[in-house]
Order: sequence, then structure tokens, then C-alpha cells
Amino acid sequence: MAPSAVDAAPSHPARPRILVPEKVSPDGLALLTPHFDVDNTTGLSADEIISKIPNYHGLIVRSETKVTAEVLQAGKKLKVVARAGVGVDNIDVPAATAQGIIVVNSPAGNIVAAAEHTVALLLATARNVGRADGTLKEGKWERSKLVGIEVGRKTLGIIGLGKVGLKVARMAKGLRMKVVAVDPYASAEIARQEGVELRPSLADILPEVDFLTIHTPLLATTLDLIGEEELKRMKKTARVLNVARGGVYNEAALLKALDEGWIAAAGLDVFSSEPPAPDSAASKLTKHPKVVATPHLGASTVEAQENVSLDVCTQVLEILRGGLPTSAVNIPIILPEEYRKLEPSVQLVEKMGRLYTQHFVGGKGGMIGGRKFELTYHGELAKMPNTKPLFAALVKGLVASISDSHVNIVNANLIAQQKAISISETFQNETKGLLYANLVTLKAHDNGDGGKEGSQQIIEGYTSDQRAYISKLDRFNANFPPEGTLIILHNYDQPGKIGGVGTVLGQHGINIRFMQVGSLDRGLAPPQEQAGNGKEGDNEALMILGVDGPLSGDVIDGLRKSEGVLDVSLVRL
Ligand SMILES: NC(=O)c1ccc[n+]([C@@H]2O[C@H](COP(=O)([O-])OP(=O)(O)OC[C@H]3O[C@@H](n4cnc5c(N)ncnc54)[C@H](O)[C@@H]3O)[C@@H](O)[C@H]2O)c1
Ligand SMILES: O=C(O)[C@H](O)COP(=O)(O)O
Repeated sequence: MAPSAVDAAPSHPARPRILVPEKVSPDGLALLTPHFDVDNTTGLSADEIISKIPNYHGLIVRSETKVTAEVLQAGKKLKVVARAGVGVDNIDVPAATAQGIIVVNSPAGNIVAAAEHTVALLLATARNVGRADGTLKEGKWERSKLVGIEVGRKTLGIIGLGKVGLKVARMAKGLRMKVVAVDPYASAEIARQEGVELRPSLADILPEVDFLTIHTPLLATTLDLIGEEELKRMKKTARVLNVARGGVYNEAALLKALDEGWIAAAGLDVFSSEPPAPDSAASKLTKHPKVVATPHLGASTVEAQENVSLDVCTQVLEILRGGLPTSAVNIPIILPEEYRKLEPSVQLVEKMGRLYTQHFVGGKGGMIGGRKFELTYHGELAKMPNTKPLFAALVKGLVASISDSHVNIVNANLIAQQKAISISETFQNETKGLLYANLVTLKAHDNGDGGKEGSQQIIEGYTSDQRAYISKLDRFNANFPPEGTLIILHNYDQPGKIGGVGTVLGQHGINIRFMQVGSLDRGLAPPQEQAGNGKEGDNEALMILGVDGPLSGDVIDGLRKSEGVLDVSLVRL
């Protein structure tokens, strides 16, 4: 147990206490020491943290301390857990929420550091810096074995054009690289401004790139994003980089690709377990001659550590004085006093956002960034004095399946701006002729190119008896609860379709909870003006299936191949 630079001020019984069991920059801690007893003791074991924590009101950590449910339960006085960085994978956030403990982080304090570290690995893999240094230290002078390549005029592929990805793109342009990117949710306009070619899919860029770097969060959809199949499609001279999270490249596949010469080299900062378990694929990668590896140093710069420390310590100060933080991971979208009235509609709007992203965007080459969303509240809902929670719920729903941003009422606007999502709200008090008392319409459209009107999509929903329902999806009337796993099929309205779909699902052991056919809303504008996916006609229908069971890509592929099926989406709400 090593006492560190910022030792606890002399304990004062009335002063709240904060435990900092990792190395956190003193700049932020200095904001706290005038008000609280700050105990920056590093090197504590898990048991030692559990025995100490009952006396503390705040806990500040980086990625090494595991803030488990046990730690949180022992922390009877804990009000806040702060993560001096972005990822909260080491914190049991649901357990904190259940105990009313606020978890805060610093979503942007270390993005420059992470981007610069990516460029450091890019150049290190290009010029064999790690191996050259190692052999020289062994007393060898091996110039001819260590000839590198230049990066100028080479192509860098970026997967995930978010905060870090965009910074890497700018730096790579400065190195005179051509930059192509894949991010189905990024703003095409921002990419264009940065001189980045946004491509529709991974398959488009893999054979072309000389370097590949990933900057997505680790989500169910990005786990093993790059496996054997993808690595085999790359150039034998290609180099891959990971400063995001271990697991986005399948580590066993990467090891094989390097061993068998499918690609030339890798620069890795993050691993699926840290430190890598002995004999694991991650551990073999760190020792591999074609790999330059660093022990999760992406955020480890003096400047980034100052930023994240100031960021979270400001929030800890605010929370312990009874205020609201700016980057809470688990602050509710809805405050207790509004809960009863707004909660069902908040749930509805969040589900509408999730449905939008997964049905209209996921895997279809669409974009969220740059789109304009219009939320219209009808009837009773239009009379609510505060619709901020509904606005926040839409942002949360739109980004939930693509980002680990934690949206709440305080940061919703900022996150919408960062993702180039524009949302306007319209209030229609008129109740006459309204089928449902709490109806919400979500319209999404872009400006199109060349001055033409762009595409538009509609989702409409309502609440009844505290439950949410979707009443319109694109050009189709429907009435289904947005819950669980849904398969949505766009098909020709012909006899026999239902049987065909049932056969495919039956073959895969998928249980159908409910099934509904949505019919064309003939009151809407003619199909050619609705610009959905370009396949519109007036003999089409939408089939919505609520399903249970393991759903693999094969099931969706099987359905896509069924006769008369125009499109299929898998939506998890
Ligand atoms: N190594 C380090 O020390 C370090 C430091 C900072 C951040 N990080 C990590 O870097 C990653 C990126 O951070 P950020 O702040 O830029 O996040 P961000 O949320 O700003 O950006 C993530 C981007 O990934 C995109 N995306 C999501 N799913 C995708 C998919 N399937 N295909 C393509 N794009 C997809 C999103 O649309 C978004 O634009 C995170 O995993 C973060 O934890 C690591
Ligand atoms: O999530 C993060 O902020 C980065 O991965 C950095 O983690 P660290 O604070 O442990 O360096």
C-alpha cells in the first residue's frame, strides 16, 4: 500500500471523505482538498478497498480499480463514483444506480491523447520502431531487416468516426494520407469537410487500406468486428491498429493473421483482458515480433490526465454540494417530480429513437448524423410544460445501440450536437379527431443533395394505460408494443407470405410471440414522394414479428432470400 503525492488532509470528523485508490492528476484533486478529506492511497487490494470504503462519500478511479457490487454495497455513505476517463467497464453501474450512487466520467478529456497514441502506433508499425529498439538494446545492429514503409500517400481506413476517430483522421490528413471511413451513424457533411471518404460498409474498404484503425466503443455489435474473414480480405502488407477496446478485433484471428502472413503488422494498446492472462491470445500478441504493443497508454499523457481529473473532480464537488453533474453515466432522464406524468411517454420516445436507428439506419447505408428530426407532441402531451426529458429520451434512443455515450437531461443537447443530430419540437394542442390522447410523431429527413428534397421517414406512437405502442412505421399503419426482439419485414402484399416466414423461423427454432401486418397508409403522399428505400409501391405491407430465441445472421439472411421479401431488419428494444 503506497501513500501517494496527495495525502489525506488531517481527518476532520465533519468533512466528507473521498478515496482515490489510483494515480489521478493532483490538479483536480486540489479542487477537492479545501472541502473534503482526500485519501489518495494507491495499491489497495480489493479486500482493502471493501474494508475502507464504508467511511467514504466519494470514490475516484481510473480503469484498474474494479468497482464491484460488493464495493458499492460496502460503501454505505457513498454518493458518487467518478471515473477519471471515458470507459466505465470497470464499474458495476446498475449496482450503483440501484443504490442511488451517481457515476460520472470524462467523455472528452483524453480524446487528443488517444488519437495521438494511434498515430504513434501507426508510425511505429510502419517503421518497425519497437523491434528496432528491442534488437539494438540486445546489442544487434540490424538495419537491412528493419526497412519500413512511408505513410504519406497510403490509405488509412477508420472504423468509427466519432470523437477519437475524427481527430485521427485530421492527423492522418496532416501526414498526407488518404482517409476512408466506415461509420453508419456519422455525419456525411462533417466527413466531407474533413476530406474523409465515408463508405457504406467494411467490405468496401478492407481490400483497399494500407492501415486500419478502429475507434468504436465495445458493444454487442462491435465485438469481434474484425475476424478471420475480414483479415483475409486485407492486403498482405496492411497494418492494423487498436487504441479503442480489446475485443473489437478477434484476438485469436489476429494472431493467426500475423502468423500466416495475411497482414503485415499490428499496433495494439488494448486487450480483451488487462493485463492479458498468461498464455491467452492477447498475451501471445503482446510478445509477437510483428506487434508493437503498449499497456493501455492511450490516455496516459500529462495533459489528458489533467483534463480528466479536473473534469471529474469538478463534478464530485458539485454532487457532494447537492448540485447536478455535467457527465453522469446513470443520472435519470426524468426527475422524480415529473415521473408519474411523463414516464410512459419518455419510454415511448426512447423506443422510437432505438427503432429509428435499428430499422432505418443499421446496416442499410443510412446515417443519423446530419439528419433533422422533428418531434411533434399532440393533444395532452402538447400541454406539458417541460418536454426536456422527451428530447433527451430521443437522443438516448437514437445513440443507444451505436455509442457508449450516457445521455441524461443535462448532456442530451451536447451529445446531439456532437453527433450532428438536429431535433426540433412542435406542439399540436388540437385534440379534435385525434385517435390517441398522448400521441407523438417522429419525422426524420435530410436536405438531400443538389437542392432536391431528401428522404423522409416517420414513426408514430402513443401511450395508453402506462404502455407504449407504435401506430405508424414509415408508410405503414401498425399497432404493436415496442418491446423485446422484433423482426420487421417489408414485403409484397401477396398470399402465402406469412407461411413462408413461419417456415424459416421454425427451421431455426425461433418462437413467435406476436405477429402483425401493417398496411399501407393510403392517406400519405404517393410512394414516389415518400423516398424510403426506393422500392415503394402500393402492393406492399410490413410484417412485424415479436420473437424469442437465439437469432443469428443466418435467420435474417434466410428471411431476406424468401420470395417477395423486399427488406428485413432486426430490432432489439
Ligand atoms: N486506449 C485508450 O486509452 C482510450 C482512450 C480514449 C478512448 N478510448 C476508446 O476509444 C473508443 C472511441 O471513443 P470515442 O470517444 O471516439 O467514442 P464516440 O462515441 O465519440 O465514437 C464512437 C463512434 O463509433 C461509431 N460506431 C458505433 N458502432 C459502429 C459500427 N458498428 N461500425 C462503425 N462505426 C460504429 C459511432 O457512430 C461513433 O461515431 C471507445 O472505445 C473508448 O473507450 C480508448
Ligand atoms: O476509457 C478511458 O478513458 C481510457 O481507456 C483510459 O483509461 P485509463 O484512465 O485507465 O488510462
